[in-house]
Amino acid sequence: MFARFVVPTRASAARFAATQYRFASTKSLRDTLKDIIPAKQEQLKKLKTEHGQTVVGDVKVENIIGGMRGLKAMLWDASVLDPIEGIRFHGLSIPDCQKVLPPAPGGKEIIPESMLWLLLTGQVPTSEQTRQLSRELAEKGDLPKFVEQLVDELPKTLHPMTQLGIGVAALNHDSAFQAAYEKGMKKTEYWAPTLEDCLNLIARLPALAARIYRNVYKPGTELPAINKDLDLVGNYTNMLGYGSNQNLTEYLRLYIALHGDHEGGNASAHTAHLVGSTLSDPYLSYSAALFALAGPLHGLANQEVLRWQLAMQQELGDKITHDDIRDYLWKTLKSGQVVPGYGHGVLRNPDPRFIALQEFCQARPELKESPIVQLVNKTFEVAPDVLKEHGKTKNPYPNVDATSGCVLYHYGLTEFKYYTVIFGVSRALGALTQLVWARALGLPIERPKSLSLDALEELIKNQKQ
Ligand SMILES: CC(=O)SCCNC(=O)CCNC(=O)[C@H](O)C(C)(C)COP(=O)(O)OP(=O)(O)OC[C@H]1O[C@@H](n2cnc3c(N)ncnc32)[C@H](O)[C@@H]1OP(=O)(O)O
Ligand SMILES: O=C([O-])CC(=O)C(=O)O
Repeated sequence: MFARFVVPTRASAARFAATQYRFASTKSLRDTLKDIIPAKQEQLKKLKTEHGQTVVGDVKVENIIGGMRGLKAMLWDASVLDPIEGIRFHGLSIPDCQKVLPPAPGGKEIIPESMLWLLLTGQVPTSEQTRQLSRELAEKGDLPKFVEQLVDELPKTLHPMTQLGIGVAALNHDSAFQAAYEKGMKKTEYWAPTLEDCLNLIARLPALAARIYRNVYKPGTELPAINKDLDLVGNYTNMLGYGSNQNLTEYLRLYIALHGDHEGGNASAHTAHLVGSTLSDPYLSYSAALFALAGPLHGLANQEVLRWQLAMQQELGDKITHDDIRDYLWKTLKSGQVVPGYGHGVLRNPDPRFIALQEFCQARPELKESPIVQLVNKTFEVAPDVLKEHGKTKNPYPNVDATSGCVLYHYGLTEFKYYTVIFGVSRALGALTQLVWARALGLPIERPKSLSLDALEELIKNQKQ
């Protein structure tokens, strides 16, 4: 029902044809990376020497004062966002990934491990390689005692995202990168300890995130131990206390895989990249990224969507009509607030992640009938026209945050202030992948030039002369 919005082009089909056979060998993740890094280094060197002076765009005043929107100014290898088609991970669209990336044993959905392998290497892993990665992450997943104690001491009233950022920063106590740097490691060696830190962090995020959930919302309940035979999300859902719900587990696998990367310019990924470019270690870099994700115009919007939809439900009752929703949307807009879950800095079509998560709902009778899922859907049927009439937003369509929370809510995970933490478990996949590659490629410290208002006026005056 949503397919009409996605316009696959001939170029994109060709890209898939070219990439779909790039399956991984039987090598380990580290050996695969060792094999492919020299070719990428060569590609970068060639670009720098042969095309260093090639112009690929203009910088307009509107870019400088408009949040750098549209400016091509960052290298990010794992994914590229097309305004109409949405995200592609190394050339693979979401439906492509759903076809080729291995699921968990007994499951059907993409899992973060297979997405992580794809993001890091550009190759589709085998089931065996995915299992090995799951096992490695499970073996590394326990938190150091002092981090458990630190998180347990935080006030329960502190927002879960603040707690997550604090916990992730504290994990840098054991940073392999930092330790090797202090010993005088060479620049060419940076990527290897960065990778170890990134894998350790991804492994530990579920235990940290679940501990925060238990402390804040289920105090006094016991966290189960990590099961070495389970995948990352299987363990995460267990630790959250929802392990018996296979539908929720499958949903979280898909959710966390799909939210993993959204090219480099989004606020959280960009923050990790910026902080990492100073050679701050992956824990500190990702902690900073989480605080960008915690803003209501970015990741926190998924919390805001639930708050907004529930307030709508409370005000309008159970039998909400399209007209009721239309009026409620206008009320929100006229009061000067944004409609959470709608609009985007790049996308100009419904977000294919929104479509994939909605399709998950439409394929399951209990979700299809769920009042909150139906309300999200009904809002989608009305909101684009209202936003078009309102005339401000460049993209009147839903982004992923418009729908990601309603399934959690339906399955009983109703504490929506926690929802961005789940996003935070996910975004590590892409942000940390790029940190590994930034170090492998020897990318420099990020330092764009800024201008004062007066300097900008001066520049414009000089251009006109
Ligand atoms: C995972 C993610 O991060 S996806 C994004 C999640 N965020 C949200 O859903 C929050 C609601 N959406 C928004 O605030 C915006 O659409 C953003 C932040 C996502 C993108 O911002 P921009 O690229 O600046 O959007 P755009 O260029 O369309 O903005 C133009 C105007 O439309 C407004 N606008 C954009 N989206 C909306 C919206 N959903 N509701 C009302 N007004 C909106 C902007 O506030 C801006 O108004 P202004 O001229 O008074 O400043
Ligand atoms: O791309 C963006 O700016 C925001 C977004 O959807 C994401 O980070 O997932």
